[in-house]
Amino acid sequence: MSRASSSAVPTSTPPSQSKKKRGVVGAAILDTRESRKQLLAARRSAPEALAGLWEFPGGKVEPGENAESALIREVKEELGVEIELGDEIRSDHPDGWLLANGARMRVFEAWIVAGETAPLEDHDLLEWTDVTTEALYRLEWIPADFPIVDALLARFGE
Ligand SMILES: Nc1nc2c([nH]c(=O)n2[C@H]2C[C@H](O)[C@@H](COP(=O)(O)OP(=O)(O)OP(=O)(O)O)O2)c(=O)[nH]1
Repeated sequence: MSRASSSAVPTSTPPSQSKKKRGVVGAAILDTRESRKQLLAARRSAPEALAGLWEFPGGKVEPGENAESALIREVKEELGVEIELGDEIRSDHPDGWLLANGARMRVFEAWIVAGETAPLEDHDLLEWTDVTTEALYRLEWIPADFPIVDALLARFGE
């Protein structure tokens, strides 16, 4: 009786699986380091599926960047301001909050240290919003952002 040959073991992961999703970073921009009563929400203008929804300004971490430098760069590009970062708003996963496409987003507290905000890229409206359930839930956030909004309310809300 011949022994069945063992089935072939794949030696490499298919490209679709080996390509690690780029991390996303978002800024919870608060009015000041001391008061933390207001949050700067940004309304997306693109892509079509996300246009009109509110989010934390930010974007994808580029190769060679760390999360913090990527976030400072993204906010400068999108809003035209320099920010300083505070604590991370942590999820229960080290790579951050789960987004709809399976990527994860790390979110940091931030404050503006120079410049005036303007919706330069990716947004058509910026709004300072009270950090209260009533005010934050009035905005239609990207669905994946609601747990982050809740974490902010638990941290800074009334
Ligand atoms: N910036 C940001 N992105 C979010 C949030 N919530 C959420 O699901 N996302 C998703 C939307 C996008 O699929 C992805 C971030 O992509 P992006 O389009 O902002 O990144 P980017 O500026 O680097 O753009 P690009 O390189 O793709 O052109 O994460 C959020 O609060 N802020």
